[in-house]
Amino acid sequence: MILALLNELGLAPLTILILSLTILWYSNISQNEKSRLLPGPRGLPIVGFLPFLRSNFHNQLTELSQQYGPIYKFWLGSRLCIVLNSASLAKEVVCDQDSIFANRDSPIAGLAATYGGLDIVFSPYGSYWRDIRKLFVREMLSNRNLEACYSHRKHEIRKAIRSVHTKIGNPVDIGKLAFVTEINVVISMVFGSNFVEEMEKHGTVGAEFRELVTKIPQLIGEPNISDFFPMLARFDLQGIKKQMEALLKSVESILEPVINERIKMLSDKRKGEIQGNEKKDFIQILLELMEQKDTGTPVDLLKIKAILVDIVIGGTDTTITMVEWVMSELLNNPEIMAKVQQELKHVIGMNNIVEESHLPKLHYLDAVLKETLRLHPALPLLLPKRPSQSATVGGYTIPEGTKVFLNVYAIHRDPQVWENPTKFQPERFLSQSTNLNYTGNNFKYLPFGSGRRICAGLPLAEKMLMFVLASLLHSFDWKLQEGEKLDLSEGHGIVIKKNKRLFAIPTPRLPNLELYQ
Ligand code: HEM
Repeated sequence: MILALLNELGLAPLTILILSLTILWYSNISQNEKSRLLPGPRGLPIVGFLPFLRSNFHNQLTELSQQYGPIYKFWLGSRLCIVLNSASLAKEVVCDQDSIFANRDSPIAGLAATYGGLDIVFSPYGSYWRDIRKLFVREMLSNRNLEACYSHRKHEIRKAIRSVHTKIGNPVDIGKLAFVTEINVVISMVFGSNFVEEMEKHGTVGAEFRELVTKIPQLIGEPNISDFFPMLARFDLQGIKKQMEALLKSVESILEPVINERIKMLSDKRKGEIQGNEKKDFIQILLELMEQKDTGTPVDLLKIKAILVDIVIGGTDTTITMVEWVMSELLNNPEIMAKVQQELKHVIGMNNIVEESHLPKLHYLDAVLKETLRLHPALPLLLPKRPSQSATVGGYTIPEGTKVFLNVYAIHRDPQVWENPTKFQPERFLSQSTNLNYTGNNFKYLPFGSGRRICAGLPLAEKMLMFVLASLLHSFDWKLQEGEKLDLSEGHGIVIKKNKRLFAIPTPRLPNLELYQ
């Protein structure tokens, strides 16, 4: 009767929706009661903590840890979220119970960007993920392949140095410079070196592509009602899925012609017989696997495109973000910049250019990079996890399907494990006894994550960052524009960039003009 009346008023669908949400909320509450009660901020009925979310989410979660302790919970819509803020809790999750927590809590926007999670980042933990990750790490990023691609990295970095040399005395957009260099390296590793020149000729690696590389992770980090109320997902109320599908189309319009061209080239070459020990680019490795029917997970074009999205979008945005942060911290700490340059002078010499063989000897620059990744981890909450079964962490039950945030930002600034945690102090990474590296074995330092889902691009990321930074800092002195104050505030999203882009003025440091050619 009441429903009929509401129906007449056109309100029945709304009423049914509110009723369902209320039932769901109560059933979730009772599920939570079954586990031991965790502390945490109280939200509102149905929507939970959603109305109180701030755009600088990682800062907010870190502030809440000061109030509620190393493990706390809140609700975002119908999803129970648990935040872990200490090194010892991190160990319980990424080491002791890694197989349960290796599952991802993939946002709808992330799935939309990767054809439903056909990539490495967003695919659920299981045999498909294992196969494609193995393929990526062992075949594409193998030591042999990385060594073979050294010429691409050197070529692009020299191009960057030449380009900066034409702007002596003028402000250089550091993020843009890092973007062009990184994307060109990635494209040449993926498609072969000729394609960078081809794409540059057609202007495809320009501003539009850069915008896509930034926008996709930004949209993935955007709070989405569909993720918090899965039953509403099909309405896509904020239009985030639709926006992502449009962005993916733009990426496809850039990548697809190159993939097709590459397929054609490979088949032409095959007709003329491939030479024995030729260096393989990523697309060649993937296309060859596509032809092999006996691999564990058959590779097809959609999977290839999904993996390329990880490499081209995921790998680029994180790396350029870190180049900007390191340069900002050095401009903010001129005495540390001077020490880096002193080391470069000593290891490389003023009549020489940086080669990758120098990098393992640059211990101080390495410490600067590590310290920057401590204070400004590109992904401060890593990527949320979703336990595949109920588990106990810190003495509390975490039900299956909870959204679990590992708050690396809070762990990296925890005064109980770091002395003067907010101070930029690279020396803390020079002591042999601390053994702080990127492998995620010391749970107080996890800029690339840890365990099974640790960053799959780590060897390339480390090489690229050290090579770019060493080259920029060896070839030039850098300063801010006259009267400008450095802004170190953070942006928001899944990858935390600087809020304001960094512009810095170069002057040549090396005596010989030929070293800039
Ligand atoms: C400074 C640069 C980078 C940083 C800070 C970084 C950081 C991260 C982090 C924190 C994760 C999530 C780990 C976790 O959930 O525990 C991740 C995952 C991943 N990263 Fe990176 N990354 C960087 C560069 C790259 C590059 C250059 C590539 C590829 C060329 C790459 C490919 C991946 C992939 C494929 C995953 C997913 C791994 C999986 O789910 O199994 N990353 N990265």
